[in-house]
Parts: sequence; structure tokens; C-alpha cells
Amino acid sequence: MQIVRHVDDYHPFRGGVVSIGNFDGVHLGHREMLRKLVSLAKSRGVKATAMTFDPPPVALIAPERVPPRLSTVKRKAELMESVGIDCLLVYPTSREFLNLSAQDFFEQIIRQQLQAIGLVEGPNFFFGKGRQGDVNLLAEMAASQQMDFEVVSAVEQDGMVISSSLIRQMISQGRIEEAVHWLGHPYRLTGTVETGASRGSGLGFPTANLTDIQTLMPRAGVYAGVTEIEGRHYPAALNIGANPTFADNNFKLEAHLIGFQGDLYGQELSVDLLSFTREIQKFENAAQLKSQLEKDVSEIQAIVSNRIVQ
Ligand SMILES: Cc1cc2nc3c(=O)[nH]c(=O)nc-3n(C[C@H](O)[C@H](O)[C@H](O)COP(=O)(O)O)c2cc1C
Ligand SMILES: Nc1ncnc2c1ncn2[C@@H]1O[C@H](COP(=O)(O)OP(=O)(O)O)[C@@H](O)[C@H]1O
Repeated sequence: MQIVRHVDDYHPFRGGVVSIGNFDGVHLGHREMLRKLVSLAKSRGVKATAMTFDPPPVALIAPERVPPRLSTVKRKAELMESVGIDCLLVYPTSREFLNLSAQDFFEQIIRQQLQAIGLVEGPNFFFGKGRQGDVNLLAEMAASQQMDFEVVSAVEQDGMVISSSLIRQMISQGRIEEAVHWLGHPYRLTGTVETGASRGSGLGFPTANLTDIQTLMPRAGVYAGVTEIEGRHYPAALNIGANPTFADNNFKLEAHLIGFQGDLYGQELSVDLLSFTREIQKFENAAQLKSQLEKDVSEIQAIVSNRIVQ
């Protein structure tokens, strides 16, 4: 799998099959479409490309409406690689690009730049200025060039169409188990470990504080998660939000890694969220918080080991 950020570097993948979209979260619906793309590529003996945009078009059209992302480009690429995609083309969005008519988008981008021989899209794919082109128009354009074209029907779960925006809502509300069910994989948060107030070790529960997280944060609460360090998995007891017991109102993500010992300062760390376990509370004193943390840790350990057994 290769991440390509400039069309000039795309030539090894030209003449392949392509699917275009934001693919935020690479959820079960996206993955179904990408699997179809991979099987079309295999049957034609060509490469499979997922084309996405950075920044997302909405960032230029209506910046106030840009939702926080579910996935970084790196995470998208990892998830796409697992279904067999060869190239993630991250197209640099510009005003000029967004002003292309549907006809020019097809001619200039799909035919000339990508030289695609086949396309796979979902039913609500739109292209060209003002979303003027839809899958019916694309089907006609593709047929006129003898290109393969498949529209994959929207994937449903629990009677609803799986969508990135619904998954964002679930995460914002702390409904992590539902989000994980819809994503088809854990919800991952990645950041850099920074120095905190140095209270954690004193309590007997050191916590790695993550800064510079680029994706959507869930609502405040205590969560169960899991993290991987040098090939070993550790259950993670997470506090996402403030520390009211210490009158510290900063919203932050802290992870106590159960069974880990070592220095993580300055390192990049990812945590996979599994479930919400309780609300953050203001305790009378540090001793009461500490006894609650002991309960949290055994509960979270059990949640994580159940997941691993499944
Ligand atoms: C699993 C877990 C649950 C926590 N729950 C609470 C809580 O309910 N109330 C609270 O004030 N702090 C809570 N904390 C946060 C601690 O106050 C915090 O980890 C401690 O102050 C250390 O902060 P530091 O990393 O900045 O040194 C929790 C921390 C963890 C790891
Ligand atoms: N099991 C562990 N879980 C999380 N961090 C740990 C653990 N063991 C050691 N550490 C280290 O301890 C640091 C957290 O200690 P803590 O006293 O909470 O300080 P800080 O306030 O700087 O976060 C982490 O950033 C990490 O480098």
C-alpha cells in the first residue's frame, strides 16, 4: 500500500480501478465498497486505488461545517491495506479543483490524470462543481469510454445506513460500543505523550497524557481501551476530560496502561477505545479516587480480556 499525495507520483497506479470518497473512519460500508474495488482490480489484473481529499472539500466550501475527523490519513491507509487496496491517493483539494464541471472532472481527473479503466462508487457519490454529477451521469460517461462501473448499494446495520456522520454522533455521545460495531474495528485515538501535573505516579496510577490528537474526541468519561507498545498489548484505563478532584478543568486524554512500566514521554501512542465505563466524579480526596481507580482497573481488565477471548 502506498500513500500518494501528488498526482505526479501516481504513475505506478495509472490504468487501474478507482473509488473516490472521503472514507472517513473506513467503516463497514466503505470496506464493502473497497472489497468490490479490489475484486474488480484482481479480475482485470490492475491496481486498486482509493482516492480521497485533503483538505476535505467541505473545508473550502463551508469551513464552519467541517466535522472533526474519525481517522487520520495514516489510519485510513492501514485499514485500506487490510482489504487489499494498493494506493491511497490523497488529492490536494483546491478552489480550481472544486470548480471543475462534472464533464471536466471526468475528463481531466478520472481519464487523463488517473487513466482509470474502472470505477466503483456508492449510490450517493456526487462529483463536479456544486455536486452536479451523480452516479447516473457517471454510468453514462463510463459506458461511453468502455470503462467498468459498479455502484455498490449502501450497507445497512440495525436497519440504518452506515455513515461516518452517524458514527461521529455515537462517539461524541460516548456510545463507543455502537461506534465500534458500525466501524467494524476499534476507534483509535493517536497523540504524543506529554508531561502532565505529575500526580498519577503518586496515586499509584501513572497516566500517559496524549496531546495533539487530530481526530474526534468522545464526550468526557472513563473508558476501557487497549494499546500496543513494541508488539505487546496492554489494557488501558482512560480518563477523557477534567480532573475535578484536583480542581483541574483542562479537558485531556490520560491513559493508565495496565501492566506497563516505562517512560513514554515524547512518544507517539495510540489507544483503541472499546467502551465507556462511567462518568468522571469529584471525589472527597485522593484516597477515595485511588480506591475507585482500583475498581476501574479490574473492571477494564475484564472488559479487555473478554474482547481478546472473543
Ligand atoms: C481510569 C481513570 C479514571 C479516573 N477517574 C477520575 C475521576 O472520576 N475524577 C477525577 O477527578 N479524576 C479521575 N482520574 C484522573 C486523575 O485525577 C488523574 O489521572 C491524576 O490527577 C493524574 O493526573 P496527571 O497525569 O496530570 O498527573 C481518572 C484517571 C484514570 C486513569
Ligand atoms: N503503566 C503506565 N501507564 C501510563 N504511563 C506510565 C505507566 N508506567 C509509566 N508511565 C510513564 O509515566 C508517565 C505518567 O506519570 P504521571 O505521574 O501520571 O505523570 P504526568 O503527570 O506527567 O502524566 C507517563 O507519561 C509514562 O511516561
